[in-house]
Amino acid sequence: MSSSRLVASVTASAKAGRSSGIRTLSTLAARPAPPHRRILTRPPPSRLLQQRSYAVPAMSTPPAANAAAQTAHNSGVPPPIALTEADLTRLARQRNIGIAAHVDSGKTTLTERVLFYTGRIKDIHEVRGRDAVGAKMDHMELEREKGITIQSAATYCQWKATPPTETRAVSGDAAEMDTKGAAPKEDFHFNIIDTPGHVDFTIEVERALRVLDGAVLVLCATSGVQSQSMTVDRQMRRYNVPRISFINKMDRAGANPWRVVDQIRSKLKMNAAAVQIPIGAEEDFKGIVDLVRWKTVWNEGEKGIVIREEDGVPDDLLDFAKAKRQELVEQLSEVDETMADIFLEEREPTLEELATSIRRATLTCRFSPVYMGSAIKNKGVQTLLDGVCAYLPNPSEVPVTAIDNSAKAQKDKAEAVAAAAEGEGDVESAVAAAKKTQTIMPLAPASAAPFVGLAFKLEEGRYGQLTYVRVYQGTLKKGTTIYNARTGKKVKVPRLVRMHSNDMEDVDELGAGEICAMFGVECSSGDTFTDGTTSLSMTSMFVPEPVISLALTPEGADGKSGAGGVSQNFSRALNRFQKEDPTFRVHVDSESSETIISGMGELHLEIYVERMRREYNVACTTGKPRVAFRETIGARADFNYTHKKQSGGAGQFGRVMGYIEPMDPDEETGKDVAFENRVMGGSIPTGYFAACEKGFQDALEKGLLTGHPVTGVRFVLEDGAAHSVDSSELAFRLAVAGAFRDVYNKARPVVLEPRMAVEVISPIEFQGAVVGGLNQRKGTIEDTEVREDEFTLQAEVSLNDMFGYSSQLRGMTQGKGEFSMEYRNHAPVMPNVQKDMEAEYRKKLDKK
Ligand SMILES: Nc1nc2c(ncn2[C@@H]2O[C@H](COP(=O)(O)OP(=O)(O)OP(=O)(O)O)[C@@H](O)[C@H]2O)c(=O)[nH]1
Repeated sequence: MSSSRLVASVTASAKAGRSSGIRTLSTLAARPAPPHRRILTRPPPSRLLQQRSYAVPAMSTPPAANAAAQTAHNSGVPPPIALTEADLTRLARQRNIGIAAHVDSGKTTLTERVLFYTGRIKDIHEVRGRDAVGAKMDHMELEREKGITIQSAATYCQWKATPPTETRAVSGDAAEMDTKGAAPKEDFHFNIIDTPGHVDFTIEVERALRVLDGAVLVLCATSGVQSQSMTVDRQMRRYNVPRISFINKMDRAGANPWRVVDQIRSKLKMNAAAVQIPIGAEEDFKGIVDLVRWKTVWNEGEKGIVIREEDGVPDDLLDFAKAKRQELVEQLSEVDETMADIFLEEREPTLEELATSIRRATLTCRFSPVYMGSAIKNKGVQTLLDGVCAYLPNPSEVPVTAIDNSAKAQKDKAEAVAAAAEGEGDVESAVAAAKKTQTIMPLAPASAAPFVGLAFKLEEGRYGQLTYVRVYQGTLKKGTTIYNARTGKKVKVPRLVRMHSNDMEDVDELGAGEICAMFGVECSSGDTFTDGTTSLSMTSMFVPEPVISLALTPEGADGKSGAGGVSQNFSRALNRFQKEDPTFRVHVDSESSETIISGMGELHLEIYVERMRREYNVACTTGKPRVAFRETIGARADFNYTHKKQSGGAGQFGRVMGYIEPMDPDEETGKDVAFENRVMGGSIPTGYFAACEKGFQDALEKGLLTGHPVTGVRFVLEDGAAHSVDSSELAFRLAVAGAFRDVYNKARPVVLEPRMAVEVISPIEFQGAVVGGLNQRKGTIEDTEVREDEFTLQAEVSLNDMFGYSSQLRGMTQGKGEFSMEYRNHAPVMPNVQKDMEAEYRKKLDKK
């Protein structure tokens, strides 16, 4: 059905007030709607909103309303998109979730169990296991060798969940019981992305969370909330992703889930409470008590495949379970008004009320239900999956919007800018108005709506480029033509697959809310695809700036590029890696002509150098890793600069006026340089604007203080002058670059260096040595937490002072200490360091 016909049919049925199976969004909007993500950015939801109730359990009924309806309702503009009953039923049973956490928390081990219990794999293989097979989701040779996840991997599986309000019906003897319980109505469908924990591969987490609807935050029962757990928490908040917390490694000595729950509250500032308590701990960890359903649950049989469940709570745990259930109610009443009312009435919530409240509070990202288990001992995984179904959102509960680039939207925007300029009389407010008037359209996961999908990840596969796509609206079909919203190019979808780690299953079509991959479609990461009937594009993801660089020289490169030649493979590899990973950058240093690669850490770059050798047969020698210093400005400075050259023949003339000013990174994209053109009245012909922007980009390449790239600058071009004969694109490009250099020193330039959040965990007897070591490196110790026999220390240290730390730590802790570090920000270097760097740079320039 075409979209116009769809609208017509929807409107007709709405007018007739009949239930035709298709509902208009305005009809849906009138129904109770769940509090949704957008509300987070607004003042606290009103009492009214809080009191809207779900039909519980939401996991077993279609959602009360869809998010687009809510958005439309809020804006008062009902968009022409409708969800059918079939859509609603399908989406209610769909979960797109990410597994994210600090390094080595057990994400891949947990995902392996999920795949096993859902029947996706026949047997369990461990990360670094003795059978040397390796976990399914770590499919790269390097991942299996190193025992770490480098790339995120997607999979698809099905699960028969037991809703919180139902009893897992177990019949017959244990042999008859299967992993899937016995009370399923329909299967839930999961798209799962297992992400890496090392911060060097943070972009993999970023893009997964950009497209996922919910997440499981895995935490270690002994180490608790660690530095990367906090990074992942920030990433989840950036995309408003509701999360369940899973405290893994309950079998470890020193496991203490209650300390971890406290840390979720104190370090992540998230209301959280356990929905389970453990039976036994450490080696004696046996099972859990479900505080919501008030049942005791054990994993039995080979590989924990059998779930045995009993009503009630063991006598010795009864008081503790009651106290923890009360704590759950109290935590919920802080963020959920319905539960607050029950709490004030001093009444016990019913099972339904409790489950509904957990779901409502989780969906608004104000609360995280905490599960616990041991992935390696096959305990607590199935109940976690039930939790995912019960408390994480389905795709129709997640508001998604796109920017409308249609001619009408552009015209509206231009009119708003003109009106603002007229009303306020200044260009700045007009530009601000333009930004605000970007036409945002809500998308709805209706299968019959016009297709909109986001290409969030690329991989070079055996059969060409593999493009991972999240379908946000409409249906993606094999063999159809889709349009790239950025380039305007149309492409045919030759092959469509569902990913199962590195295996693929061909499919003919996939509906809205799904995650899949296309083959043979050229595009960049972050591109939006449509069916061509709309002009919608989606915002891309946040891309952090690289912090470390090194020079790379292919061994045996003779500069010739014969077939299969080293140079050719070298460039092919670099091109591919850059395309796949936006945090991996390559440039050729104009002074030394060296190829410089930059990335998020030493491990990040090391992996690419190794992949170059294995996958492209190019061995490389690398220079010493160097910190990615930058320069920025601290104040606004105005320029009025003329580039003029008269040497016989045609001259060069370009005059530019405006100012440069400091710029903070964009919250959504992280971009912190911008060229703004505010020239009016044709003082600079429009044909030269692109050249002006290029001139700005040229000037950013090397700051005048130390030759490092300049960031954090907005260049505002306000006016200028051109000459009818002597002006050219080149003249304006040089004029802008010249203006920037001319005014740079007046804008209080400074040199910036990456500052790292460092976390060290070590046995207590080495605490003095560890603190001393970090002091030596001019680190600032921010926090120390001492447990029975180990401690965790958090510090901020300049990356430049961290080289060689892993061997120093190994030496001073007899190999028992571990550390991780992650980029925090770029901050000004000490004035004496800046002076030395400037002097060194001047010396280098003088030598030339
Ligand atoms: N004791 C114990 N060890 C576990 C548990 N789960 C995982 N591990 C071990 O912890 C180590 C890391 O497990 P992974 O599953 O690779 O952890 P990860 O979080 O996926 O690791 P990265 O993605 O590389 O950050 C492995 O040696 C696992 O065997 C658990 O429940 N208990």
